[in-house]
Amino acid sequence: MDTGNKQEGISRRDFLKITASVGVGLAIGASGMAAIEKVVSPTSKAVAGNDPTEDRIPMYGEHQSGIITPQQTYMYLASFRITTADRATLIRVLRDWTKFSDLSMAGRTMQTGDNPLLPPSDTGETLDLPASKLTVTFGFGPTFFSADGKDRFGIAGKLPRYLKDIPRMPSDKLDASQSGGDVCIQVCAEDQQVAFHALRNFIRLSMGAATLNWMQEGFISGGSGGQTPRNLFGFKDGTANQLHQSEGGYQDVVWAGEGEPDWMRGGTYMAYRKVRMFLEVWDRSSLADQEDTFGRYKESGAAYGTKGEFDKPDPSKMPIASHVRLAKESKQLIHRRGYSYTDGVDPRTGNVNAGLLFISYQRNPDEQLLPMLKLMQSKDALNEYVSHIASGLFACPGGLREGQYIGQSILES
Ligand SMILES: C=CC1=C(C)c2cc3[nH]c(cc4nc(cc5[nH]c(cc1n2)c(C)c5CCC(=O)O)C(CCC(=O)O)=C4C)c(C)c3C=C
Ligand SMILES: [Fe+2]
Repeated sequence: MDTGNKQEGISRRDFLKITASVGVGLAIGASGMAAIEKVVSPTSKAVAGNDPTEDRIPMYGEHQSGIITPQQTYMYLASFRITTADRATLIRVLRDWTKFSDLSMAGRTMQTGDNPLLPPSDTGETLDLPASKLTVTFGFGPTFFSADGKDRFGIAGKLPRYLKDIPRMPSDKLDASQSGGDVCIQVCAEDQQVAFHALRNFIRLSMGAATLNWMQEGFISGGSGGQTPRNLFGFKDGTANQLHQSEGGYQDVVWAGEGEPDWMRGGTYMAYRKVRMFLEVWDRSSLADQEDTFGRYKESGAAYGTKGEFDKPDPSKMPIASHVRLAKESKQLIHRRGYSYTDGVDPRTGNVNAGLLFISYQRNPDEQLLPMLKLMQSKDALNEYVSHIASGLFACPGGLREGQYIGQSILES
């Protein structure tokens, strides 16, 4: 990506002309775009004892990063609405997002500025920071392909097989302003500032072509030992992922299969549910009630009737309405990659607004996720303590080769 291209800076007079004719947003966006070719190389970014190329996750390959990548500690999830109807403008943004992903995952930044009359190309807050295992995962929602009956970009025919909004579930209390979207970007890193920097610059680069619908920030309990993170109810969350963590397992559970458009090869579906967790209610319930809710022991994470976290669960030993027993009854596997969130105080109750940004990846949401979700929403003991408040389903294309841009296989095949 570091092409070494010399781009001419634009003068303040040119800048004013552009803002007058196309609006400030687009002008700032355009200046960012020109400058994205100019990057600060890892060596010039390095500070004493800090190698910015360390902790890199490769950007190119069969699959996008951030799906089966071991979970980093911080995440931002953001949804965009494409506002441009112009295909070339859309392609320009997708190209810029891709270039920016490439350089920031490599621990580099855009040049902060060589024209004092313009805003710096890069916001600058990662100048001294390494790549921090940054990953960027793009997903496309149903409205990317067609919205309000309009085929804006001539891609309605490219809709993948299972992409649609998650149907309304019995106890949903969904907020439309926090749900869905044309494009979803999941950004994860070991340093929260690195993750935020990426998202912030994706927003900047999309000016004049897309707007931010919503964004969420999440965290998990870190730990160098690779332990399963604990959620805000204090339980290990993610244990059962172990059942499919092999090449064959990912093939069966995560990667899109037959009957999909070519661009979904190596891709998957990302399901998102924002689930509020009523911490105050939970904290007043007994340990026995808490453990009965999941059918697992709190401290060890072991399933009822077993000793170790990864011992094979016997659902018949768990309460009938327990969360894990119901998940097992669905006989399906999904790859969960959720994050906890906190959102300040609920002004109506004075309680903490917090919960789980449930994210799962699966090859067929109709078969794997929806029956499980229905079953849980109608019977799960967990429902006493949680409420689903936002939702989304996005199709994530397969990985990229160098030189390709995200979404190219949809727009140009
Ligand atoms: C429909 C999918 C699921 C939603 C929504 C969901 C919400 C949710 N889960 C927890 C906590 C735990 N979940 C656990 C296991 C588990 N959960 C799902 C699915 C959904 N969870 C599955 C498929 C499984 C695996 C079941 C299995 O095969 O064993 C566990 C146990 C440990 C583990 O395996 O991860 C916990 C704890 C919360 C708090 C929550 C919503 C807020
Ligand atoms: Fe769960």
